[in-house]
Amino acid sequence: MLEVKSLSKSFGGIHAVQDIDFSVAKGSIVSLIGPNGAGKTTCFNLITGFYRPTRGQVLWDGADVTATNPHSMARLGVIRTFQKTNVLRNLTAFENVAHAQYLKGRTPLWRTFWPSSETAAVKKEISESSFAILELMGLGKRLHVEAGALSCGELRLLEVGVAIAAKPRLLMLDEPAAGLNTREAEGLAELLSALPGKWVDSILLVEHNMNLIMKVSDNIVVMNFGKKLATGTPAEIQHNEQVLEAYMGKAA
Ligand SMILES: Nc1ncnc2c1ncn2[C@@H]1O[C@H](COP(=O)(O)OP(=O)(O)OP(=O)(O)O)[C@@H](O)[C@H]1O
Repeated sequence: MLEVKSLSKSFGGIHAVQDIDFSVAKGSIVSLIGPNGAGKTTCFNLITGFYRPTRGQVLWDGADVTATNPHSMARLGVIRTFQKTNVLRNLTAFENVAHAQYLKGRTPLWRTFWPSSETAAVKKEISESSFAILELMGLGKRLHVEAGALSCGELRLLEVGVAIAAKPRLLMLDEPAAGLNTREAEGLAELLSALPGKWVDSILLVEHNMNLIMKVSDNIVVMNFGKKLATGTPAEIQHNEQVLEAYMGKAA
């Protein structure tokens, strides 16, 4: 579904991403890992069109979508989250998820005053799917709580819910387990594993929580200093000497 070829980005003299190649197949979860500053978020920004690559290509269903703007990438089905929360804190959990489906329910302004049966049907559909998504996230009992009053763990789940509400084909999550305790991270791992094939086609994940990564990933791409260090299954990556060295130093 997604393929990146020789993807590279330099900021002046900083080579943040250098010649990165990897692909995400339909139905899979691929994780991008690496120490701080390895270039993972820059990769996300290149794929989703927030940055224009210095060199290289992004292919989506075989078509060249390099440097396509984020809005158009979202319309193609590539939906991402950010490291910093992007939910609307003054809206309830339900309103956040419903709001994220606005593309589906977009109608002309005059329809607000003279709603048709079609408008009512779309509204009903959005409402039902918002309930279903919040239930899936385990937030069924927190529907009417303002996002700003949710716990850190609940907020992270709501962010994933908001991204799912936009009906992604590829869901790109940037550190969804940041700030979660062990139990919450385990819950998130179970949830993510259940998404491909039902709610999304595939997931591309940037995460530092190794337990979660090893549990959910079909394939892992390891980056270090902007370059691809290794790629493989969780079992292969866990035993890769170069990877252990990058994370824990030569003594490892
Ligand atoms: N807009 C920018 N301007 C200049 N340098 C940048 C910019 N964005 C990223 N960098 C640099 O590029 C390198 C890679 O950063 P990036 O945020 O992609 O790493 P990361 O692997 O996501 O790190 P982390 O795990 O800490 O989030 C870093 O040296 C960073 O300082």
